[in-house]
Amino acid sequence: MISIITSIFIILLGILLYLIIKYPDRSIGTNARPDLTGPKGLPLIGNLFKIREKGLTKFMYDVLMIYGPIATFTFPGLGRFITINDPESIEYVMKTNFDNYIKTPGSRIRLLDLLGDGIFNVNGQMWKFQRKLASHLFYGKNFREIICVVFEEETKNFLKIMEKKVNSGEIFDLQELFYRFTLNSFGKITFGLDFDCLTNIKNPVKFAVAFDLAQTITNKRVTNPYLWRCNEMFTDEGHKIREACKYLSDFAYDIIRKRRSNPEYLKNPKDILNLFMNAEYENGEKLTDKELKDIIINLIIAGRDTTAQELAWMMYNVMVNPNVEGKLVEEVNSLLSEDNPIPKYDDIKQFEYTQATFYETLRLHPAVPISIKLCLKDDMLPNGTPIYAGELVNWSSWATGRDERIWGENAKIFSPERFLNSEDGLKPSQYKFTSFNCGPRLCLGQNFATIEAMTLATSLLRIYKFERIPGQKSPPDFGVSITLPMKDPLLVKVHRRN
Ligand code: HEM
Repeated sequence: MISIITSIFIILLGILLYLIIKYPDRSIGTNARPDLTGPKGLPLIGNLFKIREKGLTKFMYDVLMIYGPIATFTFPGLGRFITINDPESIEYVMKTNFDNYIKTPGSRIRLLDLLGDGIFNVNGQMWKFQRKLASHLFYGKNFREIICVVFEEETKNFLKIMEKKVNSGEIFDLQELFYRFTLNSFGKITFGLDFDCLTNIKNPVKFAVAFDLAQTITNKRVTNPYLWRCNEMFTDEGHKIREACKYLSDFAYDIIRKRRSNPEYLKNPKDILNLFMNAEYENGEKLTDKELKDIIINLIIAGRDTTAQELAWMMYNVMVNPNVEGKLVEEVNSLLSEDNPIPKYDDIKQFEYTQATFYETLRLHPAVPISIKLCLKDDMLPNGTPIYAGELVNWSSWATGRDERIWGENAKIFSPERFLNSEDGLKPSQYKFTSFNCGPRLCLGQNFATIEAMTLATSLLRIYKFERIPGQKSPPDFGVSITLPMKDPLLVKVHRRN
């Protein structure tokens, strides 16, 4: 007689066999798409192993190179992805039929502890409100005055550190100093606070420690989309992320409450928090403390790591491309001097080669390497490819930046000239140059980040030459993260230029 256990085992085996036959090359729950090409997956788990082995960014690059811009693959728990690695499809999804493609609810939950209902993590009406309010503030005169004063102060502090490093001759991590620069700038610009990141470079900054911890664990959630809950339940990471997010929230709430109790303070637009506290929705309502806290934390996330990482990639590219360095130095020497060592807002536009170098860095090392959107209703791309409700469309700026079909034969070469010699110049199409996103959700900080990076880079390059310590990987690997940090420190020595 067959025992109950054996019967259960046979039934489970039957179910498994049925599922393997139903999903022979794709992850469980996904529909077949025989009309599309793409890397063949394994039964039930689709392309899980390859994506885990290579990382999604490099996996997407391989898919683009082998199968072309429109292809498909599956990932268990997330579903079917349709890649749209061409400007026409990206424009369609990000602009033409914008309302049909939203940020995925799953990713919203994973980011909720850190981002709350801030602009990055919301769709629909909530996003529209915040976007309208923020964009109006981001381009105002007040904003420009606030940021430029801070960039100048922080650049001065950075130059002082460089002077010490020249004298000591020590080897240091340039990327880590750029994180300190952008965080300190952000602390001042958003809260009017000096975190002392650049005046006390040996000391850890409590806000930065909590912030890094919350971001590291959030990254793990993103890269481990279904087991993160278990991980946080059985390790101390759940507790750690809650504590870190609470610290950040309390920090922001404390400042907001102090300001509310001192209305005089709000009369002067000294920082971004002030601008938001004074701002009103169309119906005349002001933002609540929770809304203010979420906006501020989102802005710090948006602006700190991205710009610091781009500065690190830019300096790496300058160090390994002496011809680019030569042209940059020529440009900064023609526009800056000992009496005028740091560019002002209105002068920045004149540094065309520097801006082209920054954009070329963004093209090959985009701080947000991958974008994913969920399709709400059945739809069709301009080239006739159907997209069904529930499927995910995604593209990778890292992959398209290296695609010869888009950027020409020298796509993989670092060449700032491409932005100066082309018709579009320093205003490339958003759907081709996607590093700042595109369409109605175009990055609000594009101008901010460009000015910040150029202020520091031009001031540094006029006086100092960086030497990359031999023995480091070239190009450096990037770390697994929502953004694109260099995986290892960027070890350099700094010298005074003759
Ligand atoms: C080089 C630096 C930067 C890069 C490469 C960059 C890139 C991006 C990208 C790709 C997005 C879209 C993200 C998504 O929705 O998935 C984005 C959105 C955004 N960025 Fe940036 N960013 C940079 C710096 C900044 C800075 C400095 C700020 C603020 C001061 C900022 C503010 C924002 C905001 C508010 C959004 C949300 C826009 C929306 O959803 O409507 N960014 N950025």
